[in-house]
Amino acid sequence: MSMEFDSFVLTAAVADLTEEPAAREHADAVEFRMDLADEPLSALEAYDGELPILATNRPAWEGGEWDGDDADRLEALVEATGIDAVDAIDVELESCRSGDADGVLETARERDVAVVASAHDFEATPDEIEMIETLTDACEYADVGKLAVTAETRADTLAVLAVTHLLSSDGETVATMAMGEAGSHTRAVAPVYGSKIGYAPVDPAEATAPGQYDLETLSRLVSELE
Ligand SMILES: O=C1C[C@@](O)(C(=O)O)C[C@@H](O)[C@@H]1O
Repeated sequence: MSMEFDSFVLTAAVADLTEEPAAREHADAVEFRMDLADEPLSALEAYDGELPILATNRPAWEGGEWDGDDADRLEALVEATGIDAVDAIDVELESCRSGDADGVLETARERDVAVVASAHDFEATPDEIEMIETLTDACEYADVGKLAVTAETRADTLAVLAVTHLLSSDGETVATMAMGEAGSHTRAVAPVYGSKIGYAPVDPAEATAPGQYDLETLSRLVSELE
């Protein structure tokens, strides 16, 4: 089944699927960071949790921990789409643009698995035009276009929110967040402007990106701001 993003989806970002029961109370889905797990495909096969899974296999060149062959990385994602609980996958926009992800995108479509095309900037917040272009491009490849940038100032966070508002009011399905301390509040506020996915660790010590709130906190903030 394909994950739906017509309303906000709060994911518990985990490296270990045995954390899922602890996420159930607050999360709508689990983001399984395959690149952070020891035996990701075996873990997926053994999964018998309740929450649907968004599978991510982030390479080192996009801030993740997969540093092996890129074709093997994408092949692992293809295998993940064959697992019932996997209702969505995350594919890097860069892999979509190069054509490397063509097979993954096609298999996901055939298997009715939703796709999130993602882009990250771990250094800065690009200008608004560039963010709009990146997200628009990502939305062409996938069901959701996702952009995570690094904010240093309030102007950066405002730019991310403005772009989120612009694209979502134009009917695009986007997920946005500003990483880093200055960007934390965007994780709670971006959904108000139309961002459709949030990421939070169950245990704050296990954050998968800088500036994340823990799951319980993000769930509370998002529901209070709605
Ligand atoms: O790409 C994203 C967004 C993220 O980087 C964040 O900033 O919350 C966290 C990652 O786990 C996820 O894959």
